[in-house]
Amino acid sequence: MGVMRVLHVAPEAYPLAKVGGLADVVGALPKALKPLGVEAHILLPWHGGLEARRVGEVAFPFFGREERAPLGERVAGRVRFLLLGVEGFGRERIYGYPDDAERYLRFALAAKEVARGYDLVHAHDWTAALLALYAPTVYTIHNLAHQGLVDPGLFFSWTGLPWSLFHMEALEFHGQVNLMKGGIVFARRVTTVSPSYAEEIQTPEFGMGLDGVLRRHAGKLRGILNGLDTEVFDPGKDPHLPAPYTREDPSGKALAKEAFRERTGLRPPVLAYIGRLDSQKGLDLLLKALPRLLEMGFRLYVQGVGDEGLQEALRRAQEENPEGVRFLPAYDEAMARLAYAGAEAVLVPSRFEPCGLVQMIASRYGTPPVARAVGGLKDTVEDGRTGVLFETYHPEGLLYGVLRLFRLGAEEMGLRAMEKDFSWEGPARAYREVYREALG
Ligand SMILES: Nc1ncnc2c1ncn2[C@@H]1O[C@H](COP(=O)(O)OP(=O)(O)O[C@H]2O[C@H](CO)[C@@H](O)[C@H](O)[C@H]2O)[C@@H](O)[C@H]1O
Repeated sequence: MGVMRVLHVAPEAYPLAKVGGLADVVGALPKALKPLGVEAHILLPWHGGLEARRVGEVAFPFFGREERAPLGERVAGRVRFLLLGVEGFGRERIYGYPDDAERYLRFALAAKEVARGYDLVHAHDWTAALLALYAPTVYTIHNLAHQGLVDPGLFFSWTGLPWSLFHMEALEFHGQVNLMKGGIVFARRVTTVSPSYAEEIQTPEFGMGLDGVLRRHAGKLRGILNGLDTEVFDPGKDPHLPAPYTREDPSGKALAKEAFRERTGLRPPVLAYIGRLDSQKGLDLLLKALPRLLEMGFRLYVQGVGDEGLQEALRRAQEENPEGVRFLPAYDEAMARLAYAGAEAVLVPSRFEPCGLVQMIASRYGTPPVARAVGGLKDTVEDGRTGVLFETYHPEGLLYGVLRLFRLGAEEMGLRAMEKDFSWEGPARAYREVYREALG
């Protein structure tokens, strides 16, 4: 077989646009596929502020009329990015607007035209799921919590698709169109980002209403653990750290701890949370456990943006405990790296976690995670060896996990965690296999 050409379609990809882990994955996978004979490009919406060279224009039907969108091109991190300037983008944020469904449907309808030049589409999450109805597609579920629900009247007039698709075994979901469901039903293969999550989402507890659909399509569902871009996340040459360090010579880590302490004003031992502020992530547990953690002498560093209520609660926690809590309500790559390197432990108390990159990044930087035993966290943290897992979704569970980590030796576990192989090599091979199945 010659070179396989794959078009990744996603809302975000590192380094051009990032809100969370989805961007890391989409940005890294194409690089890992290249040596395996897969030429992968990334198609994103042309978000505000993104600079690119205009290389053409794409015509596509929307709401019964032909629309046109500029197509941009840019190479970043050795990957070819294509940008589609459909109406509704060019704004500051990637999501979170009332017309997100309409914007991303436009994007998908234009993307299907770009996809004609490729053997296969690899569509990521609900915003790209519609591609599965038009092109040979591998569909990846990064998070079942965001499904993309659309009013059927609007959906069928915008897309021009036939109403015959509005039934339980296709797009219909409790009276609405569910794009995620469409991706699952119509893609040739469906993957999700860890083996454990692939099992969990087939149960009512984690299936978010789609477990039945996923069970019916289980034959084409695969769980492939995410990798880490080991070039991007490398304490051995991270420009954001005061000094490089490695497993063999971890002495630079002490300087990172000192710099982190200076920047935050927090005395060790510091527990860090880095990530989106979302009910998925278990910040309610963390807030409930906080008084006891502070009593025991721990300090807390939280960095993230998202839910207003959580932001407010964290701001209050900082006000009430100026010595013990530091909250940075910002997306800040440099500060995140310093925290991964400089904290004594990283907390990932998620309610559910498809894969989770935070615990992998922390491990690579020699900082042990305390994580809940769900999804990809279970598949990446070796309990009692490279970090600690706790079962019960309760503040006591988290407290017990933190205490266990420090009793068993946080520092040693951190060093052991650095040895773990989170590279993309294995996962990229697994994706190539799935691509072959999809085309076979
Ligand atoms: N304020 C901030 N400043 C700097 N960096 C920040 C930040 N907030 C978040 N990040 C970064 O965003 C990424 C978070 O990735 P995760 O995979 O842990 O979670 P997320 O829920 O976003 O991803 C979803 O998709 C991924 C990819 O499949 C799955 O691993 C995961 O389980 C699923 O929920 C990390 O690189 C983290 O450092």
